[in-house]
Amino acid sequence: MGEEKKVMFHEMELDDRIIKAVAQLAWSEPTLIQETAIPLLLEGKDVLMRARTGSGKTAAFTIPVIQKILHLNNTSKHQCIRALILSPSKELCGQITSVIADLTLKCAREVRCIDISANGDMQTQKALLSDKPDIVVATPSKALAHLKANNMRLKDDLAMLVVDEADLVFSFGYEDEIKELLG
Ligand SMILES: Nc1ncnc2c1ncn2[C@@H]1O[C@H](COP(=O)(O)OP(=O)(O)OP(=O)(O)O)[C@@H](O)[C@H]1O
Repeated sequence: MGEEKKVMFHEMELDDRIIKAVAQLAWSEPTLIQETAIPLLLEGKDVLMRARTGSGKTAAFTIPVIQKILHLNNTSKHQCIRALILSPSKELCGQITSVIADLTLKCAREVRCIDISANGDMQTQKALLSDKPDIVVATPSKALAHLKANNMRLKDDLAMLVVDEADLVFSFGYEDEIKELLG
């Protein structure tokens, strides 16, 4: 019985700039959750990921988000928010944003990400949102506040939604807010 061959990052049909950033991080091969989830997400499947802490889940969802944005921006000049990443706390939003910064090292101009949870008051955040970054990282309450204030519109353009630590987000009672976000 032969072991199944591991799919490497360069075999996943990812943009060269992502492959270079991954190499710069010295990640020699994908973790199990990355190897499993990235191809499914690139196919456009809805995926529910569950793996222990430290297994590389953050890159498992951010790599496909970045890949899709590079592709969409190649095919359309329309500047809009294409991905919304929700996470339960400011700290976790910061960690996700920092992983995205590492992975977009070679394409920071093409894939713009803002963490609205980290940036001052509603007015400052509104100004950042008016720039229509490709990726918005936020806590659910912040995202909802800006949607209600009409500071961002997602309905027509949003291609990807990520709910990080979904069990925690839902246990905090954000379920209705997320339904409202999508509604
Ligand atoms: N393919 C890889 N090769 C080597 N290191 C990696 C790889 N992918 C991620 N890492 C590193 O592993 C660590 C844990 O990754 P990450 O924070 O994404 O895990 P996680 O599963 O999201 O954890 P948590 O459940 O705490 O959010 C990070 O330091 C990250 O840089």
